[in-house]
Order: sequence, then C-alpha cells, then structure tokens
Amino acid sequence: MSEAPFARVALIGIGLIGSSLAHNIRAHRLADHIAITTRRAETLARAAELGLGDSYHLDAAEAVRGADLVILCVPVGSCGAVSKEIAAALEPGAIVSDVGSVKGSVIQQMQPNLPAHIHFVPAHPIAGTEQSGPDAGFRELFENRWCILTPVEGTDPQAVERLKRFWEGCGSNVEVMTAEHHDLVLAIVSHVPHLIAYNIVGTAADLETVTQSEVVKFSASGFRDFTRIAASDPTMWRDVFLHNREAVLEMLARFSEDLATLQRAIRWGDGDTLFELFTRTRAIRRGIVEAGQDTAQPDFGREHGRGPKDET
Ligand SMILES: NC(=O)C1=CN([C@@H]2O[C@H](COP(=O)(O)OP(=O)(O)OC[C@H]3O[C@@H](n4cnc5c(N)ncnc54)[C@H](O)[C@@H]3O)[C@@H](O)[C@H]2O)C=CC1
Ligand SMILES: O=C(O)C(=O)Cc1ccc(O)cc1
Repeated sequence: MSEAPFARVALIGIGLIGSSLAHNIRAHRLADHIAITTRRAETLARAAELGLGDSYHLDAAEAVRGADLVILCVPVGSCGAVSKEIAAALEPGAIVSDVGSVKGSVIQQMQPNLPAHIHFVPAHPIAGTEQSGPDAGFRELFENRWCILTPVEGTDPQAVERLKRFWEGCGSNVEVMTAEHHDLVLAIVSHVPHLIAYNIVGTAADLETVTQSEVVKFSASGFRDFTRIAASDPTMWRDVFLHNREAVLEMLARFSEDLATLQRAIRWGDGDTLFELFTRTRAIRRGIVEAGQDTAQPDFGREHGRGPKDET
C-alpha cells in the first residue's frame, strides 16, 4: 500500500510554478505518480529531459485521468479553456486546484465547467521569481512562504484540509480567505507594485535626454530591483491585470491620490509631509524584517533559474 498522500498528481502547465511543484512532490513524496501536460511539445520534451515527471502528455484529458489531485499551473487567462478540456476526464472525488495570482476570475472561469463529483479548491502560492519556463523551478521556492486557499462556499472541508497538508508538505504556511478579499490584498501588495515597476522601467526606456547607457551605468539598487520585477513574464502579467481589473483600478486610484499629495509636497517645499511618510514607511519595512519575512528569495531563484524564457 502506498504511503504518499496522493496517488497521481496531474500538473497542467510546467513553467516556474509547475516545475517547482514537481520538484517538491518528488522530494517530499507527496504523490506516487506525477503526470505532466502542457500545450507545447518543446516544453513537454524539456520537462522530460529534466526528469520532472513520471508521464508526459500533450493531451490534458489523458493526464488527469485517474488523478486524485489536478493542479492548473497556467496563466490565469487560460484556466477556463483548460477546465473545459479536462472536465469529462476528471475522476470522481479528485481535488482540482490552481496556482493563479488572481482568484475571483479563475473561479468564475472554471466553476461552470467542472463536474459536481470533484472538489474544487483554488490556491495561490505567494512565492515566485521573474523567471519562467520548466528550467526556472526549484524545490525551495515555497519554503516558509504563504499559500492562500480560497474555497467557495459549500466546499468539503476535508478536501480543503488535504490541499492544506499538500502545501504544508511543500514547506508553505497556509491561510484560507475569500477570493474577493484575496484579490484586493494581492492588488496592493503584488499587482500594483508590478505595474509600477513595468511603468518606471518603460519611462526610463523612453527618455530622450538621458541615454540608455546612462540608465544602465548609473542605475542604483532601487532601479535595479524595478528592472528585475519588470522582467517578469509578459503573458502571465497581462492576464493578471485583465483578470483583477476592478481591484487593481481601485488600488491604483488610491495610489494616484497619494502620489499627487507627494507631488504637491515637493512643489511647495513641504518637507514635513515627506518626512512623516518616509518615517512611517521605514517602520513598515523594519516590521517586515523583524517578522523574518525578508528572505532574499529572488536572488535564490536567480541562482536556480537559467534565465527568462519568452515563450514556454
Ligand atoms: N511567476 C510567479 O512568480 C508566480 C506565478 N503564479 C501563477 O502561476 C501560474 C503559472 O505561472 P508561471 O509558472 O510563472 O508561468 P510560466 O510561464 O513559467 O509557465 C506557464 C506554463 O503554462 C503553459 N501553458 C500556457 N497556456 C496553456 C494552456 N492553455 N494549456 C496548457 N498549458 C499552458 C506554458 O506552456 C507553461 O508551461 C500563473 O497563473 C501565475 O499567475 C503564482 C505565484 C507566483
Ligand atoms: O518575484 C517577485 O518579486 C514576486 O513578487 C513573485 C510573485 C509573483 C506573482 C505572485 O502571484 C506571487 C509572487
């Protein structure tokens, strides 16, 4: 008899998150069999070369057949289409989950396609890097990181508990909340910051009076951090903004108001306003460091990744 918590896990999409999950499932014996499926034959072949799974399928329905855990690791805009492809092949009692950075839209896209005899438990690991593709994954990615589960009302608590234990098996701490709350929180702590990074790097790239070589030569560490984030996968982030539209627009409106306040303070020489804000934000940063939440994970990821992949 098998001792692994799952008999067969199907990973749909084998980029940064899918491959990091494969490493974890293997290392922590979370399943007896890892079935991998992805859209492109080249990516699947690379996953096989890396030995990430036990079976490899171009047909997603074939991969999920007999699986007791199915995890969609694709851009959020593809979740609806993938759920349609696999629906008829899903095993009764299977847990179907995802790793998308947006939850409300993923639930809306997937739920209508899924049969009543499976347990749908959406998830989001708050762990990643700017890298993508099957080479980018590494086992330590989820260690000491949060994973948020957003089950819909009426979900079997045992299925939620099983998925919670799976993520704990990957080294994560798990929290449960509504999809709506998740999308608001992530809009301010992750989505808007990425948009700001894309925007500032774009603005610097468009400058006429400051040359590109000067931007590279004199970029202080703050700007360098922005360029790392702005190197994140374009498909993934396009989908995040299109699918968390309302929460992002709400947070952007607040951000713009606060930015206007700073603009005014600079224009009128109001140093007190600037000093007061910078003092408050410094305390927030110190709180994060004291709570042990400031691991140098991106560098760690870079060490393990082999460079951004444009089309995986
Ligand atoms: N990159 C990050 O830092 C994090 C990403 N996420 C979420 O994880 C999901 C995957 O992101 P990554 O692994 O970073 O992306 P990635 O670009 O590294 O990998 C995506 C994979 O999905 C495949 N794919 C795309 N469309 C597909 C389709 N229709 N059918 C089958 N396979 C398809 C691609 O070929 C690729 O193998 C996204 O929803 C993202 O929001 C969550 C946490 C962190
Ligand atoms: O690389 C970084 O700095 C990240 O912020 C990683 C990340 C990206 C997207 C997510 O949904 C969660 C984490």
